[in-house]
Amino acid sequence: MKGKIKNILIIFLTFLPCVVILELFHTGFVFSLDRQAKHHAIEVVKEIDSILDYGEESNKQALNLISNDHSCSKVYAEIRTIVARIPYVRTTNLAHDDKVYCTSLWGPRELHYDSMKYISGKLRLMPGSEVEVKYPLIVVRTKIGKNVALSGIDGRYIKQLFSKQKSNPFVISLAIGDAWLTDNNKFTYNNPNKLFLAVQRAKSKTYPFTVYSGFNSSSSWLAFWQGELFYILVILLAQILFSIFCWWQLNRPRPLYLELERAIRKKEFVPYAQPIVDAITKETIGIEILMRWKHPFQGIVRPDLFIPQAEDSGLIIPMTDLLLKETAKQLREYKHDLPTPFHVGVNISPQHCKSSILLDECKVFIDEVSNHNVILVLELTERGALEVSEFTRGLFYDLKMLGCKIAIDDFGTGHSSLVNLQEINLDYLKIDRVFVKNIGVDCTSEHLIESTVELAKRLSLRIIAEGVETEAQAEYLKKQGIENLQGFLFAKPIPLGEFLQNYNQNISVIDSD
Ligand SMILES: Nc1nc2c(ncn2[C@@H]2O[C@@H]3COP(=O)(O)O[C@H]4[C@@H](O)[C@H](n5cnc6c(=O)[nH]c(N)nc65)O[C@@H]4COP(=O)(O)O[C@H]3[C@H]2O)c(=O)[nH]1
Repeated sequence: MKGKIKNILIIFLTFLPCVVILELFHTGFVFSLDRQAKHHAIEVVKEIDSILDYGEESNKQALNLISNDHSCSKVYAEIRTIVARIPYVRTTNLAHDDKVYCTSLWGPRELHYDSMKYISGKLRLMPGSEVEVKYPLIVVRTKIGKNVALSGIDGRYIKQLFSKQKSNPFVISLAIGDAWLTDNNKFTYNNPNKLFLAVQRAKSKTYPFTVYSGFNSSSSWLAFWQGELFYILVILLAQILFSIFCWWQLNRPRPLYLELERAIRKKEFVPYAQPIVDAITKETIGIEILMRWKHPFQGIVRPDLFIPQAEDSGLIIPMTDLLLKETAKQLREYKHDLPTPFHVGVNISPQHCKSSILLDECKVFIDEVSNHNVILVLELTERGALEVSEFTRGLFYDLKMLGCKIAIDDFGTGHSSLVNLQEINLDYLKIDRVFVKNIGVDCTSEHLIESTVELAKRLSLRIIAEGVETEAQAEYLKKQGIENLQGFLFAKPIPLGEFLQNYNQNISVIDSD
């Protein structure tokens, strides 16, 4: 579960910057699209202006030819020459009032035209002409007095202009009044830009038309993906490498020593409690405190995975201190609900007995619990040899004066010699679970238990048998005169807080009964 959380955390922490970077990049991309579209529209306006200028030029030259009698036959040939000479112009017509009377195409001809359809009196976009019905035409109108010249410019020239830069991703359209000329030379009254992105417009200062430029894509993200694929892939690749790096950093095995130091700083060592019961009544007379490492990613770590290293490095001392303080804090809350006396066994490593720190820590514990009925039992583990010196003798004397009791843990498996037992002035022997496990299976273990009981009687020591898992074991141990039992038969170790809460509730139920 914790591993899952770590992986989610890694994914979140590494992909979040990726999302942020892509979003920023995308915003920049859209911004640059707007800029490019605007620039493109302005450029196209300039070019259309220059094409329309030819229409205007043709109009001016034709107007210069007009005579007072408005005769077409006199000027017709010259108008044709003007049209032939001036680029882009397909036809130039002369009109008076609202009547066309001379065309470059057919010569004298009477036609009505509607000047109101010319935007600002200057420009009109038509769907087609008499000659080319299907091809839109832009007509430039020039008026001097009552004389008018009209020059038609083929929409195909504009189309060519739109598609001049094929590599350009923008789609161009031209609006004159409410008529539109699309990029593929289609005349329409519907705005063709609705489907495009980043649509920008530029107005001509000379003629009444507007050019629209938009990006041909249905979504800005799609356009971004298509336009910047290479950079997006580079960002994604960098992100994947970064994720792998983070994952490696978080998962690489750090020296256990450093991890333990960090865990002490973070107070990750917590007390679990396993009850010790009276062999006859089966009532709880106390608990053994067992250390657990509440690792942020690995969850609850068993002590045999870190205690040996903690003992070798000496870190077991601050770890035990942390455990004692936390235990005292939690016990204090429930001190009135505990049975009298209440046995609290705490594992102490041999190196802890080499300085008087232990005495100070026990004093702090007793003060914190502030309940004289709570008996602190120091269980000396047999993993390392306990060297009994002048100093340790003094230390144990002081500890006993303080009210602590001393037990030898895992008796029979380790280094304790009988001499030590005499010198330390012990209170308890804890029979290791390997012997209890073999009750009824192996006579040697039973003989060992019987000899331990004999020895304990002679030295006036109490015995606690660990690792009791079956009723038969409990019965056998009781018959041997062992006073206290501990094991999964009664309860497994659970967090101290939980144990105290359960215990308190059970007491309340019994009281109310
Ligand atoms: N199979 C089985 N096991 C049972 C049964 N009843 C109890 N146990 C386990 O036996 C161990 C008893 O503690 P220990 O002999 O002091 O042995 C402890 C003790 O030597 C050491 N340890 C635990 N906490 C501390 C600590 O705070 N300081 C030091 N120095 N050592 C500690 O780690 C050892 C292992 O502790 P745990 O894993 O908690 O294992 C505990 C407990 O969970 C049972 O019926 N069946």
